[in-house]
Amino acid sequence: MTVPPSQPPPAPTRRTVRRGSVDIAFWTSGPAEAPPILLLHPVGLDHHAFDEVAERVVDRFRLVIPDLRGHGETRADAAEMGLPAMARDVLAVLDAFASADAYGPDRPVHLVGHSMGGVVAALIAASAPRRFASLHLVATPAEGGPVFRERGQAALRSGMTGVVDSTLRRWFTQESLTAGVPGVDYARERVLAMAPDVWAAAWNSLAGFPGFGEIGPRLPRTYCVSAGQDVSTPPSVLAQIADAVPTSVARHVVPGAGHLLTLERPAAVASLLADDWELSGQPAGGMGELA
Ligand SMILES: O=C(O)CCC(=O)CC(=O)O
Repeated sequence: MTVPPSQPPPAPTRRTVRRGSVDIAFWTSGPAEAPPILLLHPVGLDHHAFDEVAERVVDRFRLVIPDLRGHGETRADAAEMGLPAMARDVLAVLDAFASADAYGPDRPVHLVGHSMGGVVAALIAASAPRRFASLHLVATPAEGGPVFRERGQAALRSGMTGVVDSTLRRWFTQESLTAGVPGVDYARERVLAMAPDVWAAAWNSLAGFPGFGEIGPRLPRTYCVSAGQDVSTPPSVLAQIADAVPTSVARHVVPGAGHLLTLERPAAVASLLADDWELSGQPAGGMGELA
């Protein structure tokens, strides 16, 4: 059972690591000796997507949360966007974190990716599975496709104001939209802040994701997490992923939430993640690299 701490935790420490012309911003928080957790946000958002989950687990885990390239404080041009580049950025973040925190392969990382962040997480984990104690794929698409490319093209035609409402309707339950929960305002603000060509480039790259057929067998211990009312990546999509991942150990469904379940049901998400992290065994050891 996860209980929110009574004292507000210290503010996360912001750092950057440079890859090419891109400075990747990331934030660390939590006890230095605690198990490390790396969390990757969905398209259009940033590290704040995990704020409400983080505040519930930061007393027991060491959290590392980057802004993926083209998002938040990690500025990048459309030409620099792409899932493989994001994956290499995250490995650079992990190396910088490992060096600053002086941790080695004896402290493998728990990796969490939400939606597009789940695809990035899967690419990283498949390239270096022994670096990770576990992988949570949260509301992650099973494969790309033309519908994703079209979401980017729509922003090129009508700007972010033209796509924000339909995006929020896919991401949240009607109850959250009607109640105007803070997560809706945050997501709206983030989507409107995206440059249309960067948004389109992110969706374009996601459209080309071939799915879990090749990488699934290379993943570490994997948990698939879906939201009961997600119209984008419903539980059936996460079940499809679990079927392609031989090391899939559990499927969780968070009821009453849409695609952005970390914003709609943070307590439920924090609780299930913390329980899984505490129960996860250690991998065999060793470090790999992204091919
Ligand atoms: O917006 C959707 O319908 C799906 C979102 C998705 O797969 C990418 C993301 O949210 O990161």
